[in-house]
Amino acid sequence: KTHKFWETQPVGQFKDIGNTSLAEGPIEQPTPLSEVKQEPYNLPNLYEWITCDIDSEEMCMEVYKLLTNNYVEDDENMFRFNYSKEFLRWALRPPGYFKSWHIGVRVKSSKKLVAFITGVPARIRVRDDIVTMAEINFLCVHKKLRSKRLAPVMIKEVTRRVHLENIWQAAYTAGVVLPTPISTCQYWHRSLNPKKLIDVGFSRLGARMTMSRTIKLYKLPDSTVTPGFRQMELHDVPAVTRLLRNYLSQFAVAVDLDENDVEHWLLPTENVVDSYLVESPETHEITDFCSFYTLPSTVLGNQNYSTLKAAYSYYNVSTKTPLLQLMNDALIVAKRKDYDVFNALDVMQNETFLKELKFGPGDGKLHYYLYNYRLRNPLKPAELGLVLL
Ligand SMILES: COc1cccc(CC(=N)NC(=O)c2cccnc2OC2CCNCC2)c1
Repeated sequence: KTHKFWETQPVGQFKDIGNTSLAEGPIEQPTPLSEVKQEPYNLPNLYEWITCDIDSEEMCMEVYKLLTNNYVEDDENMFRFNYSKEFLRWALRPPGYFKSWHIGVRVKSSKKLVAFITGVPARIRVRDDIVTMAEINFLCVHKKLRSKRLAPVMIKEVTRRVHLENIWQAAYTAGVVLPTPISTCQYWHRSLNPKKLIDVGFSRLGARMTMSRTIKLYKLPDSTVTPGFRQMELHDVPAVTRLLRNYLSQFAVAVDLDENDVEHWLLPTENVVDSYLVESPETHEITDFCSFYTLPSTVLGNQNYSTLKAAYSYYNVSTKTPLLQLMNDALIVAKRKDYDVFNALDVMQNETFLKELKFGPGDGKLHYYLYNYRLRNPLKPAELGLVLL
């Protein structure tokens, strides 16, 4: 397969796989800021760049509608991610964010938003190297403008704006294989509302299984079982940061979170992110942590349901409570909050609980990529301590 665009970029190339003479680390050195292209890349004539002010209700609504109608669908085109407006504001305004990295393309005449791409800054550790990178996400081109080669110029423009902030690496994920994944993860789903999942075609009734037997199979208790299991609060930020930093240090590639990052990314926000911890009833020590984010999907073409309410496993740490029990409590909370399904990747130590907690493998893979940073060999998912939204 030819990757006309990616073969021109500083990313691991397929032809270099196995070439041990190539060092790990940045592929290209930074250029002096004066040499970074000062003006935006050219778009096809009918279109213009717009920096999207996500604080503006009107602009946020336009971005929300573009993604709701044109963003990623599953392989069978039965579902489409439906990120909420409050989720987008959370995802795009972490500590140190740049408005200039929230990039839209609109039609000059009608001012209609027809494409979008974003970056947010993040410190990511690669082995012993802590690198400030851009996390690139929400690349979306309107369905009617596909294969006009808009994506390459949007990727070049967000790269240019990232370079202007003296940042030279990026991280991103995709469901498609591009040059060259640093890791390829399997996603898994745990049914919480099996009747709805079967009705919308997300799951199928197992062989020799009845619906009532299936409902019983996935039934969960009404209350969590771990003593001291409670929602995270602001005063927990220092302890959770210590717990997470220590836990993430074991992975080859991981996010490097300080207290400001933990406060933004992990403090519970209604319908966006939920986080729980275990405070020892005896010592009041924070010993464990689990979290998930809320990403509904639009159900395309079903009479009874229009939305799938999905929770996505985020960061989890167990030091005292068995991870199995901690994650089962997360499932219990998600079920109680009326989620239909709980999704997880096989990253970090997730594979130790997936099968036992009745997760089933999804039908796709999620590939992780680094821009302008070479790894000599791909990582096992268990070596990844990074979850992108
Ligand atoms: C159920 O509705 C869907 C709507 C669109 C796509 C998919 C399949 C899919 N592509 N799933 C994932 O990428 C995925 C599965 C498990 C955990 N995280 C995931 O992706 C996250 C992280 C990358 N950005 C999208 C959300 C499912």
